[in-house]
Amino acid sequence: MINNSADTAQYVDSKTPTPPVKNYDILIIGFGKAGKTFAKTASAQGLKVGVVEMSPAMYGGTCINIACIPSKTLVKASNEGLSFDEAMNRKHNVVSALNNKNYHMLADDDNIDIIDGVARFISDKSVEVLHDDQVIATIIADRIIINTGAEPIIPDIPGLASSRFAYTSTEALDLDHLPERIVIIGGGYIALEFASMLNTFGAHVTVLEKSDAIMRREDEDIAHLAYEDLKNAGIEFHLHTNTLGVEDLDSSALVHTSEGDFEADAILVAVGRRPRTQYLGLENTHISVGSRGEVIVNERLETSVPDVYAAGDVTGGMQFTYISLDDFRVLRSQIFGDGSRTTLNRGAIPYSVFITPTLSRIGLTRKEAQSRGFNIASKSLPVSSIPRHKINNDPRGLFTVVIDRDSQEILGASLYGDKSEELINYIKMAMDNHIPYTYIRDAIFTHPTMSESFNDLMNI
Ligand SMILES: Cc1cc2nc3c(=O)[nH]c(=O)nc-3n(C[C@H](O)[C@H](O)[C@H](O)COP(=O)(O)OP(=O)(O)OC[C@H]3O[C@@H](n4cnc5c(N)ncnc54)[C@H](O)[C@@H]3O)c2cc1C
Ligand SMILES: NC(=O)c1ccc[n+]([C@@H]2O[C@H](COP(=O)([O-])OP(=O)(O)OC[C@H]3O[C@@H](n4cnc5c(N)ncnc54)[C@H](O)[C@@H]3O)[C@@H](O)[C@H]2O)c1
Repeated sequence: MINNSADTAQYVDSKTPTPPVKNYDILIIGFGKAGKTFAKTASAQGLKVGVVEMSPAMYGGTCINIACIPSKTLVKASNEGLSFDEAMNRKHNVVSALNNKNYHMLADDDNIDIIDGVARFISDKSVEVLHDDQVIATIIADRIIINTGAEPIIPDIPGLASSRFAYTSTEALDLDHLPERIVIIGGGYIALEFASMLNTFGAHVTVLEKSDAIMRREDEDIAHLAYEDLKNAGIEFHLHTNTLGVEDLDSSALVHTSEGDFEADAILVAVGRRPRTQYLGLENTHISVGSRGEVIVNERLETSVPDVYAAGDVTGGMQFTYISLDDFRVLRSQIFGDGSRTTLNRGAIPYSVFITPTLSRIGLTRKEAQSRGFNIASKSLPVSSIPRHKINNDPRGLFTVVIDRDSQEILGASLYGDKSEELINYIKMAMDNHIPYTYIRDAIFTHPTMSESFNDLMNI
């Protein structure tokens, strides 16, 4: 059964009459990427910082405990040929080491207190902390940063939430054995990464996506190629498919859909994540909240209440750890710097979907660039033409770049192939620094590497 109550914490009404009052220069709600990084910076400035975190299992935040790090550890282990059990063991060791390291990074700092509990606003600038049904503290701070992340959306499908076989990604990362047949509802990042990884471990994976394509925003040729590769690897896709209900049988579940019934030993729900504000008590404040539950911020990450900021997934922007880290840079600039760094000047934003091989993207696709009226040229290079593919023994993939003939700058790149998660960052540097594509075309790269393919890719 899905437990979407954010790990172990309970949300309760406060009953305790006189909790102690604590004062901080900075209060950070949630041990996320932006928050923990900001806590260290503020401490180095001699400020007293409180960090409220609802679950010790989440010290260090989502990425290291239940997201990027464990999922990519499993992806890598699956590609190394480890068994599911061996991979889970490795993942467990990686996560517990990082959780412990993150805890000590803040807890061992004399200027920082970690306060275990659920934070809830009681007014614009004061917060109460609940632990085991008790209000353990009231906190008043000069500045407050909300960094509470996001949580899985559970669609309203009859029988799904109560099914003994349904899991969120958090729970799926803790499965005690590999399910023989797994049905994944959704066809986005989480779905594709889990599908690719669980299929490599040997599960039979069926993906049910309600729209008519996966990776719809990607370059068409590349999305098509990746889709075909995933299908050839053995993943079953059903697009344009509505999940109508879930029925638990004795030792499996029946997933009823518009395309028929699918029997599953496990169901992964991966239809998106929404900002986690539900339990923050924002109704007790003047902090504006958007229709998706996101804390509304401006480009300086200020909320509608002075000296209350929000950062990371909770703001409803792109959900990536490096965006939360960049939010930290914005906060540092606003609170300790000259205020010039905002969310408007973070440059092009790359991303990678960690299927195998990886699909990475930055900037505009050919179609997008054309529709915006650029005078474009583009080139595609199959990975099978890159010498390195022979060493990797993996010819899968295609690299595509789009350039602006007038400025000679790169407008975007879609890289599907081994190491694309690294390569895409070179393109960001070129784009942000207005380096013409001809520089990369004529630059020296080491051999035999995937990056040397940029000489040919940029030879437009
Ligand atoms: C399966 C999965 C894989 C992902 N893979 C990647 C990837 O490869 N690369 C990438 O860049 N991104 C990835 N992401 C997205 C990434 O994990 C998030 O964007 C990022 O972790 C968000 O960080 P944050 O700073 O917003 O807050 P988080 O790290 O989410 O921290 C929020 C913290 O606040 C705590 N909290 C919440 N409410 C309260 C409260 N009321 N009181 C006290 N504490 C509270 C939570 O327990 C949590 O620890 C992945 C996400 C998932 C789910
Ligand atoms: N590699 C990475 O950086 C990485 C990896 C995992 C997650 N993430 C982050 O986490 C966020 C959440 O990931 P996600 O995969 O849950 O969401 P997502 O928004 O990427 O994809 C959700 C998918 O589910 C589909 N969908 C929605 N309702 C459905 C339904 N009822 N039935 C079938 N399909 C349905 C949508 O059409 C969409 O394709 C991502 O937006 C991403 O930012 C990043």
